[in-house]
Amino acid sequence: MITCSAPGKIFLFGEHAVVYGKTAIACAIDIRAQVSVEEILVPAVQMKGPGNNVDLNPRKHPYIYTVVDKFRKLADLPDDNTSSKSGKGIAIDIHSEIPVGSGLGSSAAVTIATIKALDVFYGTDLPLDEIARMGHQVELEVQGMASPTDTFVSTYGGLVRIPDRKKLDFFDAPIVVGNTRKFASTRKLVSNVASLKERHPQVINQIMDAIGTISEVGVNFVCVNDLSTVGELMNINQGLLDSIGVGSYELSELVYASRKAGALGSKITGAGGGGCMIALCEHKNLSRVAHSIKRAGGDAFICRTSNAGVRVEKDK
Ligand SMILES: Nc1ncnc2c1ncn2[C@@H]1O[C@H](COP(=O)(O)OP(=O)(O)OP(=O)(O)O)[C@@H](O)[C@H]1O
Ligand SMILES: C[C@@](O)(CCO)CC(=O)[O-]
Ligand SMILES: [Mg+2]
Repeated sequence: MITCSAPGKIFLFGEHAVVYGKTAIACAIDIRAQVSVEEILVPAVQMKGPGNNVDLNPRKHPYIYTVVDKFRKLADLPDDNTSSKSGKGIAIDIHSEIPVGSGLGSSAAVTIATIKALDVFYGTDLPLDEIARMGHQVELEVQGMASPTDTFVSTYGGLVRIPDRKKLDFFDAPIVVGNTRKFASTRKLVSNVASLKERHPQVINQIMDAIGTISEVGVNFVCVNDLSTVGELMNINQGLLDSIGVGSYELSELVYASRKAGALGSKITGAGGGGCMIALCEHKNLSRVAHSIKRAGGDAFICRTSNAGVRVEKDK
């Protein structure tokens, strides 16, 4: 069995605007998705999840099945359910610590971990930039629109700038994640923003430019670890995310509760509409901020930024 894992991510600045080529700064975090692949005798691709509930419905696993199709083509296999030339199949088992549909890059982490696991399984030996490129292609095909951010961060780990895909010096930041527990599909939110932009191009283009500028200015303060200025810019970014319709009542409650408890800055992370917000904190405030988020009705956990990208956990 081959097991690979890949990290989730947070956006310090720039989600949504990055879909239109503006600058964004994102960082991997220390929660991961783990994907195992093994050969089975039945000529099929089987999904197993927690509890080993075999779920064969491809529509429930669009990211995984798109990856499997790409490897079928790479390994020159027939276009049926077999996944090896000997006519055998594969079982894919996913265990993820990343809340789904929550802005923490669960889709990208599952996609990248699956690509790496199948890369080892088929012996294709893809370099990291090819894994990131394939992951981005998969998100594009499933979501319709997608920036390379989540898949790039999940592949390489650490702090990255998009669109130039530059890995920056590691940023060790104390972060509290607040989860509204409301699933929000990235595909749907990105498409809502696209419609808003079509209806009001002059207004929304300027907001996208302003978000990109926040990332460009913000990266200088990230690099010198000036957390209070980073927090201030995160708050401005949050206002602009609200203005493009990706906020929600619950997200705002968690954002304001965390600021009241002393967070240096707080904002939505990822697509918004539900899912998670992040609060940048001083170490001394971490548990106070986490408690305030819980009192405001959210789940809260303290996470660390992480420099670890995709990796093989087990290959035997
Ligand atoms: N553990 C998992 N098992 C199977 N599929 C998963 C898992 N985690 C995520 N996915 C897939 O990813 C989809 C959610 O991805 P989506 O892009 O909407 O949200 P996200 O990646 O959590 O947030 P964001 O893109 O804003 O960071 C799920 O509907 C499912 O298809
Ligand atoms: C909303 C978005 O900017 C971030 C999702 O994590 C979409 C993307 O970059 O593909
Ligand atoms: Mg996603």
